[in-house]
Amino acid sequence: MEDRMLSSEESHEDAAIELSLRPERLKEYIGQTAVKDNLNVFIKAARLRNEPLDHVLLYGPPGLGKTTLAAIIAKEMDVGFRTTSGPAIERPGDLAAILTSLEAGDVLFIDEIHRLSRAIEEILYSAMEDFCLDIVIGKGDTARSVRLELPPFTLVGATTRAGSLSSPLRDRFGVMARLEYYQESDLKEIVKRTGDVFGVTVGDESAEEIARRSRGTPRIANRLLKRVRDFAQVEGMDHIPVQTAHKALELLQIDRLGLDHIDHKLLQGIIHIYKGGPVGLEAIAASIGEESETIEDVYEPYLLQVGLLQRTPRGRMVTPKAYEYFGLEDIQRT
Ligand SMILES: Nc1ncnc2c1ncn2[C@@H]1O[C@H](COP(=O)(O)OP(=O)(O)OP(=O)(O)O)[C@@H](O)[C@H]1O
Repeated sequence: MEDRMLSSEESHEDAAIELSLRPERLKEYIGQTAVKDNLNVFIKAARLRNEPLDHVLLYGPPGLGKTTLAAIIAKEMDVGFRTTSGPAIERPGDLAAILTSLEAGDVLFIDEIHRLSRAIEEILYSAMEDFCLDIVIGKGDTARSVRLELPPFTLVGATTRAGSLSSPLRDRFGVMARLEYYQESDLKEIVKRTGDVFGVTVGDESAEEIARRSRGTPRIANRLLKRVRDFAQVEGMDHIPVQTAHKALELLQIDRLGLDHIDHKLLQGIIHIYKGGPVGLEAIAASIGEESETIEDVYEPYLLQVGLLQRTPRGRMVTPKAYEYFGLEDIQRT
């Protein structure tokens, strides 16, 4: 069994309990204080003016709660919430159908917005700016352009790669919010909250153990808690003893920094095959049999954050800390 704790996809099991786990209000959303404080002001001001909130771009690594935050924005604005994703909008007609079915003030959430095609992006520009849609009806000589008025709405876009957005699209977001990896204390609170939803008591020490190994990411924290809960349940416990948490995380091969076997393969691959780097992303991806996009979006950001990996103009390099982490200082010296 290969249970990928870091997958950026949600599993079916996640989807089923997802709704009950999601905080619904800004004040229940743990951590991300700067983003929350700003949004709080923008939402209050828009409500005072009786206007829809300006378009919002949420960016940052997967699993940090962008979808949750988008739903909270709709709830706080007291408007409808519609969701779709970049890859799901294939043709201009798909986007037109969504936009024309919105009610005034609605929040439209587009996940993975960097994956919209150029043609679709161009339709979005006028929709975002003037709340209208220019569509071409008919073909050849009889083709004519028709302008449709749209209800005012708020677009909330989410992306792991703000840099991949074209600048005309980026410029149309009035609010840009970068979500950061969570502090351990925030993750601990999230784990305890999730435990409450599951009806299982998670003591301080167990919650800390899980938080420490969740690489700053609530989605991973919740997933780890679910697996640890399985171990506790099989042992007939209605709470999670710290020894069980510890043992379960060892068996799941999540190490003390939250790294899994793919992180290990990645770092050790650079050390052993490429003498520590620099090495290009494609070359590492090929040598460890992973997609380069997955490495770049899911694995690498955390390894950079904890200082085990470095990006240089000539490629990726492991840091001296990485050699130390694996006890490979001898190799580094040779
Ligand atoms: N700040 C938070 N406070 C409490 N729970 C959170 C917070 N952020 C995320 N969660 C919980 O963590 C889980 C993962 O979050 P979610 O599914 O929203 O991530 P996501 O928004 O899909 O990730 P992404 O950032 O990739 O869009 C959800 O169950 C959500 O309820």
